[in-house]
Amino acid sequence: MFPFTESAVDRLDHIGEKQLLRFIQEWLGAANPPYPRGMGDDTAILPPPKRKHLLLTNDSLVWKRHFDETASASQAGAKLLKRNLSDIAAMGGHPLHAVLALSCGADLSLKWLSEFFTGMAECAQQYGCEINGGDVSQAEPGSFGATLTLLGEADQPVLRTGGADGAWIWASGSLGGSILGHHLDFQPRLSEGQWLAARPEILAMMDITDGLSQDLPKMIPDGLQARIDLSLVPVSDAARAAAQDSGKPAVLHAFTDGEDYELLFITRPGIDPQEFEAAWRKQFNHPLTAMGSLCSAPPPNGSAPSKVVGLDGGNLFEGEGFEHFRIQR
Ligand SMILES: Nc1ncnc2c1ncn2[C@@H]1O[C@H](COP(=O)(O)OP(=O)(O)O)[C@@H](O)[C@H]1O
Ligand SMILES: Cc1ncc(C[n+]2csc(CCOP(=O)(O)OP(=O)(O)O)c2C)c(N)n1
Ligand SMILES: [Mg+2]
Repeated sequence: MFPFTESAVDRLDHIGEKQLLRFIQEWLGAANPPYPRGMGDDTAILPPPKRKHLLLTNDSLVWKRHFDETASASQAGAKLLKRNLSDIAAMGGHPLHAVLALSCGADLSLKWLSEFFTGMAECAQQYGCEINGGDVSQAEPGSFGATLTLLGEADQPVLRTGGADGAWIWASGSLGGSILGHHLDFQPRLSEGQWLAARPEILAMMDITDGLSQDLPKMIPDGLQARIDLSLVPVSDAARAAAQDSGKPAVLHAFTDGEDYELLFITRPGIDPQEFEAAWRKQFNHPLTAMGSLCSAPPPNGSAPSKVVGLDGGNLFEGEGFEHFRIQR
């Protein structure tokens, strides 16, 4: 749905900021706890956490960058929260509290915004986190950007880095073709991340947002490289459909499309991958795939060795995938 309106009575400047805040409180419903833990004061007042570590993250949702008119307003609202939940999942954490900063034109449709908030509120209830407050700010007509900051907690957060020679590389779910729908309808892998964080085998974890080709290199310690068996990469049906249109290999889509919101993680060397996968299958319905392993990188020969290679040692899709402010050559 298109977020902006020509109607004089459906726009934000028909009601003004104070009424907008009252509406936001109504739209958020039970996802916004009672004052002063929820909306209404200079800050929200939160109870102390129960677990050892606090986790703090934010992500934004920008019109024409992260969603367009093919998304419903409620999908857009849920997506903003789920993008943040996916980061908490990637640490093995539990989400707690969120604040939301909204910056948009006065021509934003009230109907659209109400559905944005109810979509987000429903998602917050589903995943057990609160929307405790936020901020609104007027921007140019036709613009919409929202940033959500999410606080979570974990006893044993899992970092991105921490691999060793011979360690296995895994991905949950399947990858690629997200623009065909998955970028809106994904489920953040919270239970999966929490389960993985408690396993003794786990060394490192992150979520895949920019595509395997951008994100996997972020996990590889110096001196090591990821050796991936391309035939094992979990290519999604959407990646195959995208490949039909683009004429490119489906596995390239799996590596570079991004917004998979799946977990990418590394387990220690010497484990039995079949046993690990069987333990996962007892808990979760979607697939888990070991795609390759870490090995020592060849000594640099002029340039740094590739971070991600195929079974033949050739580099895989280096530099491709999603990047904001990509350098134009
Ligand atoms: N504008 C910013 N100010 C401060 N830190 C930032 C900013 N943008 C990104 N970072 C930090 O850079 C690191 C890498 O970010 P990135 O790889 O983009 O994470 P993700 O893809 O999960 O959002 C993170 O620690 C993030 O908090
Ligand atoms: C209209 C639109 N264009 C393009 C995309 C594809 N896309 C947008 S952002 C992105 C990558 C992930 O977003 P980013 O802001 O980098 O998230 P982060 O890595 O910080 O979690 C992709 C693949 C989309 N979902 N919608
Ligand atoms: Mg990114």
